[in-house]
Amino acid sequence: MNQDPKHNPASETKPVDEQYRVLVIDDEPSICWAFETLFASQGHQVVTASSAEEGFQLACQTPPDLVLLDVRLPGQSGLELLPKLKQQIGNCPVIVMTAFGDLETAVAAVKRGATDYLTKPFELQQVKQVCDAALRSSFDAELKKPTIDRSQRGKLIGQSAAMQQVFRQIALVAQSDLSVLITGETGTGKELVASAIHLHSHRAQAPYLPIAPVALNPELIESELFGHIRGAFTGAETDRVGLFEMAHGGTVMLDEIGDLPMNIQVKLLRVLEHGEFMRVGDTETRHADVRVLAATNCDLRKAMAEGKFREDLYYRLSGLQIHLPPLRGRKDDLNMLARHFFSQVSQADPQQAMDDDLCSQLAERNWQGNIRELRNAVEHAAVVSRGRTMTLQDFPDPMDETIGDEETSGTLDDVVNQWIDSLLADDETADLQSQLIRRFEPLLIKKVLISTKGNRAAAAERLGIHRGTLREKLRSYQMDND
Ligand SMILES: Nc1ncnc2c1ncn2[C@@H]1O[C@H](COP(=O)(O)OP(=O)(O)OP(=O)(O)O)[C@@H](O)[C@H]1O
Repeated sequence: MNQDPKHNPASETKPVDEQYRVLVIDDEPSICWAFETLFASQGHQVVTASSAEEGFQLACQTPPDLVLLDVRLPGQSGLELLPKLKQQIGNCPVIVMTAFGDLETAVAAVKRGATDYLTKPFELQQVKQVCDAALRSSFDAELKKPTIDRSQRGKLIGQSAAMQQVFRQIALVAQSDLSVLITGETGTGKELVASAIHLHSHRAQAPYLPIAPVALNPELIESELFGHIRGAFTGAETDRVGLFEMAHGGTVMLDEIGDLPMNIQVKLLRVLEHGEFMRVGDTETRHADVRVLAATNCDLRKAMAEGKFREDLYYRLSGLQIHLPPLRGRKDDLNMLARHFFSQVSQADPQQAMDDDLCSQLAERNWQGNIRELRNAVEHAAVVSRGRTMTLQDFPDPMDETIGDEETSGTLDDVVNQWIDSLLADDETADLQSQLIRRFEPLLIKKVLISTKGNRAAAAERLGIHRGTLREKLRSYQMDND
């Protein structure tokens, strides 16, 4: 069974001319009718929705091969829906329709993941061309990928006693509606465990929505989670459905639960205890049929002792706790994981490409960023080694060594110049700009955090970025191990 929630089987297995499932989200019946007629004449199946919310539900129930999404919809707009829809349906192309055709809407749509856009009114012939091109390119994109065993993507791997215990816990808890608290350092697989629980539960056909509240605008977290009604606050021009309503019948996974603001903790407790919530500004109590999974890499007991996390919420959430130990504590898994990640990006024999000596050398490393760091390192080495047996030199330096080793006597210009020269010496190196940022940004963040004695809010202020952005950066640089 594939455990990747973003996996879209429909777009991977169908030849271009076969029957497709097309989802049209538009509140104008005449537009829906026109699409139904057009696609039905080509033998495709069309489902229609008159609102963003209904469209999202349909997309979650059965993944479409193509979505046509109107920008102007009652309630949530098409542009608002787009990122969540893309998260749910992965590579499936989405064509956005707008009556205005202004550049800003088009740019916003493409930024949020639209494959193309159509300006109303449109010629059906033009629609056909755009849709055919979108379907063809998504199919071609799948074909161009190396032939790897994608059935293994998103699969939880592990043979250590600790992972066997995790598998047992997942199996035991999946069928119940119990809340699960998943703990472990960054990159240990908490999100993967949560999606495995959902996929093995009776909710598997309903939406699975992983949310990191810390990445949301703090002013809008409540509205994002629970929705709002028109006029609830400045800018709330229409009613809006929140994530808990969108996930109806399914599972919500709250990542970094330790960062949830106190006022939202109270509301979450009400959902967990009574299955009830209210949209912001509303007086009507709504019912939530949602299973809640939560993950954290911080010590919630400490947060409780400091008065930052509610005790009642902690006990309610941790109906069962699954702890994922750091990779350095389960080196039995390392060979298996490394070869697994290699086989995801290369057709070569993983056993040959990564011999036992190399695996033992890799096991000596600290793997501060855990399995995420290992995956990135193996993918990097697979590219650098270009098919030959890999050596330790093909691997990037360990994260714990690259951060903070810049004590140097040269001027900043000298150091940067040397580094750029080393990159330019390798004709194959691309993405120079992003490599530069990834090389130096962690140093800046580290120094700033030291200067603020670890206070992230103050560090974010000093850096001039939002605290959620800082958290994301720390995570992506695998510096988030407190
Ligand atoms: N046991 C495992 N088998 C295979 N892949 C794994 C395993 N554990 C983690 N991974 C992979 O490692 C990466 C990080 O995993 P994941 O995002 O689930 O970690 P996390 O603990 O949720 O991290 P964070 O706390 O930073 O959000 C992902 O690419 C995931 O697929």
